[in-house]
Amino acid sequence: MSLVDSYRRRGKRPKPFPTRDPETVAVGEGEVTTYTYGRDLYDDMLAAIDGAQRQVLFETYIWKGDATGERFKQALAAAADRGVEVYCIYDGFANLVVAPPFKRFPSSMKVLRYPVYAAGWRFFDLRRYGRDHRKILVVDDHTGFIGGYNIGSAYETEWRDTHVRVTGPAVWDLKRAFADFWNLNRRRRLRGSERPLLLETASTWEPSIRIQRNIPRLWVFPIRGMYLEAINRASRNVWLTQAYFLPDQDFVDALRDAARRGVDVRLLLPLKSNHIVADWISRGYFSQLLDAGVRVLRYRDAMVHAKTATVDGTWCTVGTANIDRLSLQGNYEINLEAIDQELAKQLEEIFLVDQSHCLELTSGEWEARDLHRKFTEAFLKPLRPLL
Ligand SMILES: O=P(O)(O)OC[C@H](O)CO
Repeated sequence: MSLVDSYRRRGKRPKPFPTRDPETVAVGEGEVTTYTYGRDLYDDMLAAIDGAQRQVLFETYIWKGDATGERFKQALAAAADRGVEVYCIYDGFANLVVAPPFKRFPSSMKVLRYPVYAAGWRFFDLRRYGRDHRKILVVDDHTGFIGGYNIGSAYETEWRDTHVRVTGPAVWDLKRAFADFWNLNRRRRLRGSERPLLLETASTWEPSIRIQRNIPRLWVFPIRGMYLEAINRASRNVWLTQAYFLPDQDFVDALRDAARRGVDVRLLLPLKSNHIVADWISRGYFSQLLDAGVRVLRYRDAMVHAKTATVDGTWCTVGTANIDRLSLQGNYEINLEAIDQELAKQLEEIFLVDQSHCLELTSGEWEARDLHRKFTEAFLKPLRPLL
């Protein structure tokens, strides 16, 4: 699969795509800033790390050993050197291709590599097979970042993704999410003497925001339920932006039912993602979605990697979970869920900017596709439950 993807990318030059400047809205007792361009996000993440006073919690699925990855490594090491507690987690499998020297860190940083194989002798324990797919940064008690961005130079300028910065009480939930994962894994992955990452609990609840977490080790997968609940109660619109769309049939049915009851359902996907097989399988759902009245918008020229949704201009989510089985029923994931009209409005505006860079797929165009495409979709259908 990777070979085919690399072949497809050969000689391709990155093309520009429309973005918006980061924008901040007040949500409850805190603020949420949305980012749609990697450089803006990374600048603010690095500034936050540089300004840390006490503690940095950094977790990423992919951490490329390129210039951008190096900037993060240097900033985290510098924070640790000046006495800030720096905790890092990265996924071992996702970074197998990263050169080993990059993955050597100064002893002042506490680093947990989530292992490629975590089941040990429990071969049949499915709770131990999820990847750590989360992307989190928390600085001191005041600032958190969460969203679709991994760390790497291509993501900085060539991919269209969405991330948010959060301040206020919701930061505590991000801290707790990081600490729970750390504590669940620290004993076997780090020195036995390593103490648990203890956190005080938040004294206030933020009613507008929930941090939803999939935790395979505990067999807890609320993100799929969160999406289904929101889609099933939609009365006006459901606008989804997804990098990889390989849902189960219940998810597809929820979208179709919404469209059939008159909800404006739009699905924004990459025209060509970085995973060709995922694209082919995803297309296998288009006929039934288009038939029900779902609009399929395909983002051109750049990889859209965001995992976001808005419903009825009120509910919204930004996170790490793709709409596929690996994310919704397999991996460690984290999504911010908010019920807030200002934030939902901002995400709707971002959606419309993205939509302006899309080709809309019509039923006629789709039904007229080549026979070999129809055959490929049918041939790959059995792979759906695996991705
Ligand atoms: O797994 P994601 O959604 O972070 O995407 C990562 C890229 O697809 C890696 O190829």
